[in-house]
Amino acid sequence: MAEIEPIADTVTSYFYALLFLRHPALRALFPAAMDTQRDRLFKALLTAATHADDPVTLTTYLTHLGRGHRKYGTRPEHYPAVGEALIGALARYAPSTWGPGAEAAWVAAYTTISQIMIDAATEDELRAPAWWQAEVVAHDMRTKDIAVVTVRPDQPYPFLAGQYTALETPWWPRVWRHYSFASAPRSDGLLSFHVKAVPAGWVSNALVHRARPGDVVRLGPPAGSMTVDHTTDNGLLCLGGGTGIAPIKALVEDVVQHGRHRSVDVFYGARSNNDLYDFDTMMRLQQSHPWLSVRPVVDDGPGGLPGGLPEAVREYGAWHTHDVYLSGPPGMIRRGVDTLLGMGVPSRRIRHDSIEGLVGATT
Ligand SMILES: NC(=O)C1=CN([C@@H]2O[C@H](COP(=O)(O)OP(=O)(O)OC[C@H]3O[C@@H](n4cnc5c(N)ncnc54)[C@H](O)[C@@H]3O)[C@@H](O)[C@H]2O)C=CC1
Repeated sequence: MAEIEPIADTVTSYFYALLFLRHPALRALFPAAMDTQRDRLFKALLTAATHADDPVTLTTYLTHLGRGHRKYGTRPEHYPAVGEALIGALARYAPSTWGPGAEAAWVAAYTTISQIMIDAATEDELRAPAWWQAEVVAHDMRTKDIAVVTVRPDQPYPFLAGQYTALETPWWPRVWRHYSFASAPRSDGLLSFHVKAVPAGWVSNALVHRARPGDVVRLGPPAGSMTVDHTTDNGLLCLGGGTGIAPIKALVEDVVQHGRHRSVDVFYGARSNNDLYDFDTMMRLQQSHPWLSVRPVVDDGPGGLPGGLPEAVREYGAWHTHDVYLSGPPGMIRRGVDTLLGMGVPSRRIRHDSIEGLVGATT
C-alpha cells in the first residue's frame, strides 16, 4: 500500500482498464464518468488495509460495503474478475515489493475481503431489497441553492435517526451520493433530505434545480452509526454546520419520540443568516420542548456568536458529561472534535459520520 499510495490515480486507472478490457460487460455497472469512482476504490482498499489487524472493524466495514454493492448489481461471479485486475495492477506498479510472497498475501487478503462482502450481500438478500424506488412528493427551495426534498419509498424503509443513505437520480445513472435523513422515521413513511447544489455537483444540482414531484429516485440501504444511545440519560450536545443540520434535526425528533426527555443543546452553524435555512423549524422544536436549546452561530453577521462553531461550543461550557454529535463540512468536524477532546470530552462520547463518507455527500 505504501508503494502504490503516491501513484494511486495511475494504479486505479490501470486497474479499471484491465478490468474492462478483460470483462467488457462489467463496464455497464459503473457510471459514465469514473473520476469519483477511482478515488472510492482506492479509499476502500486503504480502509481495508488499515484495519487488516482489527477483524471486528474490518468485518463491520466490509459487511456494509458488501450490502451496499447490491444496488450496483454486483454478483458473486464479478469478484474474481476484480481480484485478477487488482493483482495485475499491483504487480505492475509495486515492482520493488512484488514477488511470490506479496502476491500470495494479496490473493489471501482479497479472497477474505470478497468472501465477507459476498456473504453479507447473500444474507441481506433474505431481508431487504437491493434498492428502493422513491417518488419525489415535495420539493421546497429554502435558499437559491438549498432544497428540502421529500420522497415516498415504494416499500417500507427501516432506518434510525442520524443515519444516511446513497441516492441516485434518473439523470445521472449509476452516480450515487450520500445524504442524511432529515427526520426521524415518520408514521407516513416519507423521507426527507436537505440538498445543497455545489459547484460541479451533478447529483446535488439535479436534486435542487431539476427534480420535481413525480420524479423517481433510487435509494440504497441506510448506513451510519451516528445514532442516539437510548441506554443513557446523558445530555446531548449537537453541532450542525450548514446542511449538516439535517441529521441533527432527526436526532432531536428521535429524542422527542423516545419520550425520555434529556437535555439537548444544538449549535447550528452557518456562513450567514441567510444560510440558516432551517432555523424556523429548529425554533419551533425549541418552543415545544423546554429541554431543547438551539443556538445559531453565524460566521459573518449580527445575532450569532463570534469565533466559529467549535469556539462557540467551547465558550458555552463544560461538555464532558455529554454525548456529542457532529455533522457538517469535514473541516468543521475535524476542528470540532479537536476542540472537544481538548476540553476533556472522552473520544468514546463523540460521534460523527466518517469524513470519507461526507466527502461523498458534497457532490
Ligand atoms: N446534506 C446532508 O444531509 C448532510 C451534509 N453534510 C455535510 O455538511 C456540509 C455542509 O456544507 P455547507 O452547507 O456548504 O456548509 P458551510 O460551508 O456553509 O459551513 C457550515 C458551517 O460549518 C462551519 N465550518 C466550515 N468549515 C469549517 C472549518 N474548517 N472549521 C470550522 N468550522 C467550519 C462554518 O463556519 C459554518 O458555520 C457538506 O460537507 C456536507 O457533505 C453532513 C451531513 C449531512
